[in-house]
Amino acid sequence: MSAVRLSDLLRRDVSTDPMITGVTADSRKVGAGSLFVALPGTAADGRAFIPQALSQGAAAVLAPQDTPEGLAPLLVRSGDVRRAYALAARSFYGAQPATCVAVTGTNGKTSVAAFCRQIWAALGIKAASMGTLGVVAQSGARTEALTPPGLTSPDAGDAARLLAALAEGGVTHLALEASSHGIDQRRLDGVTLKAAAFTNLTQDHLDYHGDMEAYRAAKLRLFETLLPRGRTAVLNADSDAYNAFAAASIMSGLGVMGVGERGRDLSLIERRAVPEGQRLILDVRGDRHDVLLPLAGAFQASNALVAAGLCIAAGEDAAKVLHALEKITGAAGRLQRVSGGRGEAYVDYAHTPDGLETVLKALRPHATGRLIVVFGAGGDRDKGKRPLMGEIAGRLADVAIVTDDNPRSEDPAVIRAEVRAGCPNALEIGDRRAAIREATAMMRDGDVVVVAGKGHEQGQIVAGVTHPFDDATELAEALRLDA
Ligand SMILES: CC(=O)N[C@H]1[C@@H](OP(=O)(O)OP(=O)(O)OC[C@H]2O[C@@H](n3ccc(=O)[nH]c3=O)[C@H](O)[C@@H]2O)O[C@H](CO)[C@@H](O)[C@@H]1O[C@H](C)C(=O)N[C@@H](C)C(=O)N[C@H](CCC(=O)O)C(=O)O
Ligand SMILES: Nc1ncnc2c1ncn2[C@@H]1O[C@H](COP(=O)(O)OP(=O)(O)OP(=O)(O)O)[C@@H](O)[C@H]1O
Ligand SMILES: N[C@H](CCC[C@H](N)C(=O)O)C(=O)O
Ligand SMILES: [Mg+2]
Repeated sequence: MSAVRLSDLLRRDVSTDPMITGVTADSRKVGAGSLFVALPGTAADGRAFIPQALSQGAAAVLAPQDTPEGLAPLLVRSGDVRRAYALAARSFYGAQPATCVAVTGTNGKTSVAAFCRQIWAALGIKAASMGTLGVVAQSGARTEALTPPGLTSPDAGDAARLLAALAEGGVTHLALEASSHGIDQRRLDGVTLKAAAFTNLTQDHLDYHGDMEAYRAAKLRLFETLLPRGRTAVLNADSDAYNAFAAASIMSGLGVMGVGERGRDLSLIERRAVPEGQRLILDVRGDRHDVLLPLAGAFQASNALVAAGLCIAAGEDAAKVLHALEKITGAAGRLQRVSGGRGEAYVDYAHTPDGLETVLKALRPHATGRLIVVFGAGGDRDKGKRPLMGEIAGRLADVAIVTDDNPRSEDPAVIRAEVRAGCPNALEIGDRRAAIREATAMMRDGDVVVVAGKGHEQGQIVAGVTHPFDDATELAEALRLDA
C-alpha cells in the first residue's frame, strides 16, 4: 500500500503533513510512518498506548477531542474519532467493491448476506459476503473463505483493508453484516452503500446498549446516517419495528422497499411447505412469481425475500433474482441437518429468545414424535435473555436440556441456573458433549433434536480459553453411537 499525506487522509489542514504508511487503532500493529488512532474502549483506553505507538514509529496520532495536548508531537483531535478513523482507513486503502450492501437486524444477518452472495454469483457476478462467518468470496459455484469467522462487523481498519483486497481481486458485489456494535462503533462508516436492509428487532445485547430504545437507535443509524440519500432501504414489513424503520428511512430521504407477507413491494402471497423446502407465491409490484425455495422454515423465506430485495435494490432484475433463489443453500450452522439417527437432527445458531422461538416453531411440524432441544446462553452477554430463552424452550419443546454455551468469564452453573429460572422442569447437563449424547440417546422414531446456540462455531470458550468444539461433529458422533 502506498503512502498518503495525512491531510488527504483526514481531509483537513494539519500543522505538519507527513506521508502515512498505515492506519490502525491497535498500538501492537503500528509500524514506522503509521497513523495511530487512540480509541477509548470498554476494556482499555487506547490513549494509554500512545507512547508505545510513538516508540514503534507512529507519524501521527488521531484521538478524541478531549485528549490533552502534548501526548504526541503530531496529535490531531476529532469530535467523532471512531468515524474519523473509519473515513481515514477508507481513504488510505481506497478501493471498494462497486456495489456494497449491508444488512442489520437481531437475527438473520448471516443468512441474508450469504443469500445475496449466492444470488449474485448465480447471475454471473463475482461476489462476496462479510460477517460472522468471515469473508467469503464466490464465483459461479466456487466459494473461497478469505478470512476465518471473527467479529460480525470487523474493526474499521480491517474492514477497509478487506474491502480493498476484495476489489483488487475483482469482486464487484459485497453483502456486509452490520451488527449493532459495529454500527454504534462506526466500524462501517467508511463503506459506501448502494442499499441496506433490516430483518427484525428483538431482545439481545442489552448488556451493551442498556435498553431496547438504544439498541434500536444503533440499528436505525444504518439508515439515518450510513446509507446515502436517494438509495433504497429494504425492510421486513412483518417485523413489529417496521414502522419505525420505514419512518426513519423516509425522513432520511431513502426509498423504502417493504418485503414479506405485509410487504407492498415484494409480497409473500402464499407459502407452502413441500418435501424439497417451500413453495412461495410472490407479487413483485404487480407481477406474480412462483419460487421453489430449497430451505425449510418461515424465517428462511423471510431472509430470502430480504436478500432478494437487496439484490433488486442494488440493480439486478427481479425475475432473475427470484429464479436464483431456487438454488440457494443455507448458511453453515443455520438449521443445518445432520444425518443419522432415528428421527431428524439439526444444528442451529439460535442464541436469542426470538431466534430460539423461531427455530422451535419451524421444526415443530417436522416432529411426529417429540421436539428435543439442547441449548444454553453465552457468558458476558445480555443476562436478561437467559430466563426468556428458558421459558421459550420449556413451552415450545417437549424436552429441554440446558447446557453450556461459551461461559467466557462467568460461572457456567450460574448461567444455567438463570436459564432454568424460565424452565424449571428442564434437564441440566453442563457438559455440552454429554448433553448432546443424552438428547440423541433418548431419541425415538419421529423425534426431532435441535442443538441450538453455537451453529458454525468451532470452540467452547471457558474462562477465557477456547476449547475445540463443533456441534455438527458432536451431534453426528452421538447419532453414530446410538445407531
Ligand atoms: C464491546 C466491543 O464491541 N468491543 C470491541 C471493541 O473493543 P473496544 O473498542 O472496547 O476496545 P478495548 O479492548 O477496550 O481497547 C481500546 C482500544 O485500545 C487498543 N489497544 C488495546 C490494547 C493494546 O495493547 N493496544 C491498543 O492499542 C484497542 O485496539 C482499542 O482500539 O473493538 C475491538 C477492536 O475492534 C473489538 O475486538 C472488541 O470486540 C470484543 C472482543 C467483542 O467481544 N465484541 C463483541 C461483543 C462484538 O462486537 N459483537 C458484535 C455483534 C455480534 C452479533 O452480531 O450479535 C460483532 O460485530 O461481532
Ligand atoms: N429472520 C429471522 N427471524 C428470526 N430468527 C431467525 C431469523 N433468521 C435466523 N434466525 C435464527 O437466528 C439464528 C442466527 O441466524 P443468523 O446467523 O442468520 O443471524 P445473525 O443476525 O447473523 O446473528 P449474529 O447476531 O450472531 O450475527 C438462526 O440459526 C435462526 O435460529
Ligand atoms: N454474535 C453473538 C453470537 C452469540 C453466540 C453464542 N454462542 C454466544 O456465545 O453467546 C454475540 O457475540 O453475542
Ligand atoms: Mg451473523
